[in-house]
Amino acid sequence: MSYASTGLKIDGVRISLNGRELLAVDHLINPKEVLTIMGPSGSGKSTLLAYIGGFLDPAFEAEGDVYCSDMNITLVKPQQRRAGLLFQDPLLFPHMSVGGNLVFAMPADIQPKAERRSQAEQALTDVGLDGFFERDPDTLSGGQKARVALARVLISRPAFLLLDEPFSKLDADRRAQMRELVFENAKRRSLPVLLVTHDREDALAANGTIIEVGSQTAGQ
Ligand SMILES: Nc1ncnc2c1ncn2[C@@H]1O[C@H](COP(=O)(O)OP(=O)(O)OP(=O)(O)O)[C@@H](O)[C@H]1O
Repeated sequence: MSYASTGLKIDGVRISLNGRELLAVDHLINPKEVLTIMGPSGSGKSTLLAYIGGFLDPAFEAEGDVYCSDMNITLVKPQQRRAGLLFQDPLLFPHMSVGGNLVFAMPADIQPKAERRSQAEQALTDVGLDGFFERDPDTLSGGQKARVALARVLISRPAFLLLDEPFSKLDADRRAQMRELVFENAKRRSLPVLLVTHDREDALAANGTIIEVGSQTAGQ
């Protein structure tokens, strides 16, 4: 089932802070494509993701629209935008099992309980974590936690992915594996992906369009 038939359109988006423009982006990300925004610290990359995800801090001024599958979502509540977010930190709920983290993120229409469990188990298998359902997140390695975070995002049936430096805390081997897993899964689900990163290798691995923003630290 595809929720992103015509992609994610960033239509004339400009974000400023204290009257000074931080960044401007105008781009259509088609399903299966990755747009990478590269730029130094402070150039507004995370702020752009916050605008698209619907959680921009009111300290910023923003204009422009965001469309998902031709629907203008600029004013839609964050929880209804169907954004799949992955950050530098996996942010797993520590008081739930790995499987509990996934089941919590699932759309409510997946029923009954046994079906929820079975889909969560399959999602874990898809990211190479077969048999991890009952595990305590605190007992996992950084790379394993990152995989759980990916499985949790995918199981929430996002319409697009917003990735904020999701590979930066992983060592080189795990980083390469995780990149492959993320981009492969996004393609398989026909998702448009917006990635922000400092890392040129991340940008090249994404194999899509790269936009460079802010040649110097902005906001100072
Ligand atoms: N809530 C806020 N209120 C005011 N200024 C903010 C707020 N959040 C961030 N900023 C400033 O806005 C600018 C852009 O921040 P942002 O986090 O988007 O940059 P970034 O490119 O993602 O940086 P990094 O790569 O370090 O994460 C920075 O100068 C930052 O100090």
